[in-house]
Amino acid sequence: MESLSPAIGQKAILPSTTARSDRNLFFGSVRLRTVRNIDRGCRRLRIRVQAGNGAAAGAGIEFSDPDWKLKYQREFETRFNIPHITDVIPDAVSYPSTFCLKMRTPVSEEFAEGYPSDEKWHGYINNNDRVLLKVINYSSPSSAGAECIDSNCSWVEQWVHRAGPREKIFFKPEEVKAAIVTCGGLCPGLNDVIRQIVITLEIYGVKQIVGIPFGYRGFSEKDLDEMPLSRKVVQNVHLSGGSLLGVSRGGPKVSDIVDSIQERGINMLFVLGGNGTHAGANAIHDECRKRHIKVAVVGVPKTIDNDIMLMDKTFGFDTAVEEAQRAINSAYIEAHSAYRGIGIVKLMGRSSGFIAMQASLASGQIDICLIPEVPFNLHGPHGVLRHLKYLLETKGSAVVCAAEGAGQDFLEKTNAKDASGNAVLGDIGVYLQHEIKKYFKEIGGADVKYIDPTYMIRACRANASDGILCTVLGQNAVHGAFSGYSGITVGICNTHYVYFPIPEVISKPRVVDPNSQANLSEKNSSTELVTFNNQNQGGRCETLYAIDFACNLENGADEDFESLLSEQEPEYKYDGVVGEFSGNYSIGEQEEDDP
Ligand SMILES: Nc1ncnc2c1ncn2[C@@H]1O[C@H](COP(=O)(O)OP(=O)(O)O)[C@@H](O)[C@H]1O
Ligand SMILES: O=P(O)(O)OC[C@H]1O[C@](O)(COP(=O)(O)O)[C@@H](O)[C@@H]1O
Ligand SMILES: [Mg+2]
Repeated sequence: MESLSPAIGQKAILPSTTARSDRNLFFGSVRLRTVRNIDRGCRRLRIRVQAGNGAAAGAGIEFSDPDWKLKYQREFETRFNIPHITDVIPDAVSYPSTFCLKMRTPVSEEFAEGYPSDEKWHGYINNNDRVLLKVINYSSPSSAGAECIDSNCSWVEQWVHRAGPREKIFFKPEEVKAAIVTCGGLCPGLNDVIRQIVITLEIYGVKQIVGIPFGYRGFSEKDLDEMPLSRKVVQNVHLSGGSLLGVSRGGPKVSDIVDSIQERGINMLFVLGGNGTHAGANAIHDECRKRHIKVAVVGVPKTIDNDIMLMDKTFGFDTAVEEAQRAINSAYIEAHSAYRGIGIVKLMGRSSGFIAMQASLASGQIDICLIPEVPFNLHGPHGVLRHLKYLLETKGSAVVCAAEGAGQDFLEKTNAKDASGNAVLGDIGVYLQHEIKKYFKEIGGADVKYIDPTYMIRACRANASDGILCTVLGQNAVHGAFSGYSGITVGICNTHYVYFPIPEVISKPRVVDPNSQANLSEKNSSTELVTFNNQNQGGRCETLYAIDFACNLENGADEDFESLLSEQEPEYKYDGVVGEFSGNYSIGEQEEDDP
């Protein structure tokens, strides 16, 4: 797991001239390799981390201990244990579930003579059911996207708790007052989740269900009343985007929220939101524990940014990508139809470029995709502007897609924060538009069209796949609460539904891994996670890293490459004959030699 093994197997990105060093922190030795892509007349540059021997730096694991795997797994089990109300209220009573499971019979030859009666076959999820978190057994740390615990990339099973209805419930439905709150920015699917939570609560037999209006603020603003919810109220809410309950950023202190929860008699709280909301939900859960009150706090991760750790995806992301493609297509048509046309599309993604990357990949119409995870240069011989000039000269038009968090180094920092404490970013789209216009004004002009579909991609209704995801997440949130779990969130993991303890999914934002197999995929041949789609060089130029090192290098320009490398990364050596680099790239006290 990442937090146990930060040092080994971590992917590295070769810094560009503007790269921040914190993007490139890793320990041990690194071998750099270029692969000449003959068909396409370009090169791909890769960095591989060679794991050091002995104990992983900072991981606290002694790999020489023959029992290290067992210890690792034990520690993992403890970390991913999901808190239960009996942890602080040991005498909490359980009851047989009121959730009906008539249809949940097993498919097995054992039952060829007919299925057992409901009494014999309960069909519930057992508390010991687990789902495997990581499903790839990497043979070596050099495999694309390898996440290794030790230097051999040993296989260690990591199990997380399976979501679903349990046989025993810890709340009597008639004593439940359930509340739902939606916080942060909008996201397609919020209404679908609200709807499914209400419907599932009613199936259990709950009568008191309320919505807290406008996020956590609804707990403290006197003029905001709870909204009574029932199947009748929510029946058709999924047919429109937004949130029936409203959203907000900022809000009251955690202790005030818990005071309000107690005053209102709420004992189940469903919290729909992103990383900030979940930090809040976990703090509410902790406060309830401190006060020894029986409240189940369950999160459902919401964010179009897809920046929540450990899950396959968050709801709303798919829809946002689909919607973003419409903007990209418009930018492409505008650029393609204009004389020397350049289209720019800015998409959301504060610290993660998933939307921009996926929408670019899916559309096949993007030449340059800029995301926060991959630093780039704008000016200079290997900058975006020079490449745009090249594209105009060779194919007549170009389209750029930028995630909102990309290229923030170029913009003035204001230290401004929104009501939730999130940094207010500079507008990379406006900046790009300005710089591109300025650059081309002096060299023959360009017809620049800028599209900012920011809010359009998240205010829409969920698509079919998100709709299904929301439905199952909503159901499982209710099952989790009735089963007595609290401080948990629901996620989809390798296509199965699981419960995670909240801190594990918000320890840091999930970001695009430029080295992952998915992003290296040859399947989509028009844009990879990069920055360029160089169709006029007899193919495309694919580089996973910054343009500095590959795309603008003409065929055979080894000297350019060598001098660039020695200037920017003096520790690396370039072997011009076989195109191999080697050298140690290490920081701090943790330096280790290549084994
Ligand atoms: N660390 C935190 N502790 C408690 N509440 C928080 C924390 N961070 C954010 N919140 C609250 O969570 C809500 C949503 O957070 P925000 O960052 O705006 O959106 P998101 O949940 O989508 O990331 C806000 O009401 C904010 O005040
Ligand atoms: O204008 P707003 O409402 O602050 O929303 C902008 C933010 O919303 C997001 O799309 C999603 O952020 P959250 O998940 O924190 O809601 C960010 O990418 C973006 O910075
Ligand atoms: Mg957030």
